[in-house]
Amino acid sequence: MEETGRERKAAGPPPWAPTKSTVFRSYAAAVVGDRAEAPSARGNGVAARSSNLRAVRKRPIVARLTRDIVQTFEKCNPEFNYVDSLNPKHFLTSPAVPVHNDGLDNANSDLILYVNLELVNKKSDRRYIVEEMLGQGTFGQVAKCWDAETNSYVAVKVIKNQPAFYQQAIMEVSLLSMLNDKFDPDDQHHIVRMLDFFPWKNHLCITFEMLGHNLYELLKKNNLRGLQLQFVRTFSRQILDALIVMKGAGIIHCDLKPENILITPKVNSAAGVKVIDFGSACMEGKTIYSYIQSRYYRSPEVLLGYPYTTAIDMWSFGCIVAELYIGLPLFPGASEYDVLSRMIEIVGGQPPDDLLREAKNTRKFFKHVGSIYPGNEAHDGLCSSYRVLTEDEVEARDSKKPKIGKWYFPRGRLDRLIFAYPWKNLNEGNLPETEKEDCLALVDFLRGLVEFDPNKRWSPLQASYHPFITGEAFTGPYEPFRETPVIPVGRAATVDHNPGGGHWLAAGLSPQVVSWKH
Ligand SMILES: Nc1ncnc2c1ncn2[C@@H]1O[C@H](COP(=O)(O)OP(=O)(O)OP(=O)(O)O)[C@@H](O)[C@H]1O
Repeated sequence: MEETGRERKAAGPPPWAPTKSTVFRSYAAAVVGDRAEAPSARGNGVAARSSNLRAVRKRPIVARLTRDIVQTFEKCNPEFNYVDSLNPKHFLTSPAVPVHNDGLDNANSDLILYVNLELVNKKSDRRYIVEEMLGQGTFGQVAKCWDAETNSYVAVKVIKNQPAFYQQAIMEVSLLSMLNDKFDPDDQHHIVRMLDFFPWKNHLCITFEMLGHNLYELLKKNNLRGLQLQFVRTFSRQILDALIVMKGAGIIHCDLKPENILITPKVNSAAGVKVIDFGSACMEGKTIYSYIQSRYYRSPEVLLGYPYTTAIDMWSFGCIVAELYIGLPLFPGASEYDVLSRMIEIVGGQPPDDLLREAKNTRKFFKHVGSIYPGNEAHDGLCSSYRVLTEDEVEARDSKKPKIGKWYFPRGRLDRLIFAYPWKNLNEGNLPETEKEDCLALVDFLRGLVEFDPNKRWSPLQASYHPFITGEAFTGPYEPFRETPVIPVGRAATVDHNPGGGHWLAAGLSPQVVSWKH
């Protein structure tokens, strides 16, 4: 399947498959920041009366000068008649042209958000006052809101007003409440906390704790030059912790990427991250969609159309760790063919023959060349019956050239890439001993993550004992312990019958109800 270009965006089943608004530009543009990033609009200072409290807290002078201003105007001019709804609105949603839902939604079925709009959980009467846009994504919009009850900021995800998005968001609510409540009740495992969810004007709203920048934004701030190894290690350790819990719960995230890992506010000046966006997640063994994961972070088995497990998140995790270190995506392919070709060139080898024999899309990328193909050193150095198609062969078959992106770092294998970083010291002889050991450990760590064979790819628990993570001296290639398969504890409560332990039923939502009438 040739894509229209959702490089860094999760693939998803219709109807959240690529749309015009999510069509991406070239990777070069992506690298310099021209990605489908949500506009970050700030409030324009038009303080409605309902937000006086916040104004006093944040802008004391403005608040004092405008205090009782309506009454003052009324005294000056008896004809003056203040009407709240006539206030100029500072729109955050783009486009802000009313089309659907009695003029509340735009043409994309997004609720038109503006500064000081109130989102209300009618059951609890809890109010969230919209302040600025944090992100506009496939499923809807995420706004920074003021929670008047707790006097704190929260992030509210306002899901698009369409049945399929609603259904998938219900899954996000269900899986995340299961993770939060059953698997991480004390908030120790680097998974975002969901605080509330409720219907508002035919939109499902999900409230999360307010977090900071995402890791892609952090890399951009650092001019895409990568992070210091100590941060790569700390963040990797924390993401692994989240992945261990997710695997224990039998949950596949399906869209792990730097944009979905957010920095937490500093506790005791320690850097921390949390995994967000369970909007594409599913239960292991209950996978429905084949078009998942963002292209740069898409695992070989998903590309090839092979049954997938939590191991796909470990592939994405490997891509993220490498990107944190080198500052650039490891496999920034302009098409699926390009991604696979880069995998083969950078990792070395190719997916094992038994996977290729059974995968649905093998013929899109490989040619069957018989039982022995001399010189085709494939997986584990064995000869393969499959050879990857050349660009010319793909062009001859599809009558168009496959899209091939630019290389932003020297071509070569993973070890060369890591050792050559920042591509000045072109051999490991130039590196000081300690750095050399760190790099060796990192390369060995990545080797177990970007492993073509999902059965051999390390599990999060296995990876968590690697010296790169533990900080122990690296003495040679890591051999993970044999992991005995465990039946995830959370499996008993299947998503079909009672996802999330019935939380949403309490909130008046159900998987069958796809819209609300107020
Ligand atoms: N808890 C949060 N705190 C701060 N910012 C957040 C939070 N949750 C989400 N965001 C911001 O909103 C963006 C979109 O959020 P999210 O990924 O959950 O939505 P989405 O519709 O699934 O997006 P996408 O289509 O990109 O996957 C994030 O990249 C992040 O910048």
